[in-house]
Amino acid sequence: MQPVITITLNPAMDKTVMLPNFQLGALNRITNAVQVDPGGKGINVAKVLQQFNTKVIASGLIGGDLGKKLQKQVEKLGIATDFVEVDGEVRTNLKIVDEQTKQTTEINEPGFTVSIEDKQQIKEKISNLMDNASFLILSGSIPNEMEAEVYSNYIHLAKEKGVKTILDADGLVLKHGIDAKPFAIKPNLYELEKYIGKKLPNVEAVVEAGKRLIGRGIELVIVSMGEAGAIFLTENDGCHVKPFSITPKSTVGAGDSMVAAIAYAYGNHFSFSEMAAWATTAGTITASKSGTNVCSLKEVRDALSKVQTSQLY
Ligand SMILES: Nc1ncnc2c1ncn2[C@@H]1O[C@H](COP(=O)(O)OP(=O)(O)OP(=O)(O)O)[C@@H](O)[C@H]1O
Ligand SMILES: O=P(O)(O)OC[C@@]1(O)O[C@H](CO)[C@@H](O)[C@@H]1O
Repeated sequence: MQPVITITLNPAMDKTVMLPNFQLGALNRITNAVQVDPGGKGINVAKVLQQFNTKVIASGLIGGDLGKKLQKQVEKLGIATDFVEVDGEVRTNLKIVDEQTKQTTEINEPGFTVSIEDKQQIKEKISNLMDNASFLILSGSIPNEMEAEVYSNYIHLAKEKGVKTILDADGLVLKHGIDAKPFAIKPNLYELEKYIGKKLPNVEAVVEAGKRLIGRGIELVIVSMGEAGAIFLTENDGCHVKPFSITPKSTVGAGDSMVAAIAYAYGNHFSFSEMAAWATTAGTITASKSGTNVCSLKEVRDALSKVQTSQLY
């Protein structure tokens, strides 16, 4: 399999703090150790693919001393990197885990600002990387001064070179990306509702919305729904996979683990239902880990049979 290329235009150091009982509008003191992990959606996808012994190159934009530190940590994990360096500093994203409710609250910084030259350089890099790639993963928010059409442009580039794309984005960036008809998208329920402009109160409503996207030329639509699992839809197959019960430690990176597992499953010619089970299991294991730590291949293999799949059509 040719390498998977992950693009993280707005990487982050994830700072995770555990609070026994997080109080809004009050002083919350941290008593446990603070966990700091390299993050950003594409980087998390790369971490999982590395765990899955799959060739991956983590690309995107990086900047400042924190950026250097982040890149070093990613490389220390054995992941090949190929970033464009920009002025400005990589952001720090705060993740607050309430130990009582098991809920994760995320406070993400906007990140650095890019120049016209930075945009040109990253576009050229991606074009070159597409000469030897199986998948292009486009994940996460974009920096200041980057156009909302950016992923859409990369999807067109990848198509010209015969590379499949998986898009995991939000808001306008997702909207434009969908217009370019990527191979797959993985919104979470909230992101899909925002895109559609209305609440999707049940599985039927999610399936109907997803099928409309398939009608527009996207081959695979995955909607992740946290504890309720995920819906997987293609033109001919649809299923709902429910996860097994876990004690969530930090759900950060759960969706990214699904994206990685999807690329892995396609690369290894898994069936549709195997792909859906792998993706859900990968997300679930990652949600049971602290900070931005991700699932391993063995953990996913061992837990695969614990997810419950119901065929939708
Ligand atoms: N509390 C939970 N219990 C069991 N599984 C969970 C839980 N939270 C997440 N998961 C698993 O992880 C998958 C992805 O979760 P979710 O829908 O929260 O993704 P996401 O919002 O894209 O996450 P992120 O953007 O933080 O990576 C779910 O489909 C499910 O399999
Ligand atoms: O602000 P974005 O780019 O939308 O999301 C960034 C982020 O929340 O996504 C990852 C989890 O999916 C974290 O590692 C990171 O902090």
